[in-house]
Amino acid sequence: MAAVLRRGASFICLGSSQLLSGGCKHGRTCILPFFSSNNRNSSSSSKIKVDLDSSTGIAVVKFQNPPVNSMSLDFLTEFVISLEKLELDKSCRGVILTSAQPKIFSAGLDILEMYGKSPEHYAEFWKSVQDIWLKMYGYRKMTIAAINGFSPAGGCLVALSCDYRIMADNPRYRIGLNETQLGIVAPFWFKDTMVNTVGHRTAELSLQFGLMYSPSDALKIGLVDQLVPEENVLGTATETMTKWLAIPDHAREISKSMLRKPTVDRLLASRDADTKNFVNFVSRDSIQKSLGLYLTMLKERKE
Ligand SMILES: CCCCC/C=C/C(=O)SCCNC(=O)CCNC(=O)[C@H](O)C(C)(C)COP(=O)(O)OP(=O)(O)OC[C@H]1O[C@@H](n2cnc3c(N)ncnc32)[C@H](O)[C@@H]1OP(=O)(O)O
Repeated sequence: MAAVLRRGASFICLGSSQLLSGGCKHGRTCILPFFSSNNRNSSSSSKIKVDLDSSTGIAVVKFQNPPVNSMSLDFLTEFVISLEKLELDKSCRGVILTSAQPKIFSAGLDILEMYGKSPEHYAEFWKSVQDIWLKMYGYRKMTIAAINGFSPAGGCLVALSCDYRIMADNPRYRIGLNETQLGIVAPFWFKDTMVNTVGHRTAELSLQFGLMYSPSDALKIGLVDQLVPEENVLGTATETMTKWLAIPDHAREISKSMLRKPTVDRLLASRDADTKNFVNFVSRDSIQKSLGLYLTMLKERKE
């Protein structure tokens, strides 16, 4: 898997497992054109839109994978490349993640990537899920999730991996790690991220029941930090980011690393075993059956 990024006349070619080493494999490609005007740089791949204002140092990364921003392999690849590029860009100091889709931040991992595919495919997909979490949880720059809609499972994980979470105060929305409701199990690093945010006891209840919280309940347990009217989510995220950016970058970055590195290191020490575990688990007939039933339920709900 590879992606080609274009900035002005220069091209960068990245493979998902080689994002940090800068190596290049050939295969599937996606092009991220860069447009510049005044202090703004915009780039858009098919599923991720990036808008960087170099006068403020704030980048807005928008998910645009209709209908529900499910995190497919292609989505995750484009997402991690966009974050990698912003992390290397000295004019960027903070990143806001939000959705271009109305009412949905992200429906989580694309279930179709875990259903009816080969073990090799499951392994490739899972490595890309690990890649995005490792990139986000250990991200050097400040990150804010501007949660403007539903955010189950993988969508919740992405929000949890940010430094601060602002959610639209719409009582219809839900956020949480609902994996058990699909008959699957959130891996230890999803669990660690949740425990680090809401504490052990709340995580016990939350993960076992696969609880999905309303915005007000999510605020009560500390799953999100702030609720604002829907139309103010991005504006408040930008104002909040500006306040955080008053802190010297190196001091904030070292403090973040001190708190998060042990959690990141746990996955780094067992990536291959974690991948094997996922492939074995998801390949089981009983798990495939659960996922198949869940997909059918999603479809039938509409009828
Ligand atoms: C084994 C190790 C575990 C790994 C950890 C797993 C993490 C995960 O993230 S698993 C995914 C969990 N996600 C969910 O449970 C969300 C399921 N989706 C929904 O609840 C809803 O779709 C919604 C609330 C996000 C949006 O509702 P609505 O606006 O009514 O849209 P629809 O339900 O009609 O969905 C439209 C379309 O999209 C398909 N779809 C929805 N979610 C997913 C998904 N996560 N993956 C793949 N496809 C998804 C849905 O089936 C519809 O498809 P069509 O019928 O073909 O239009």
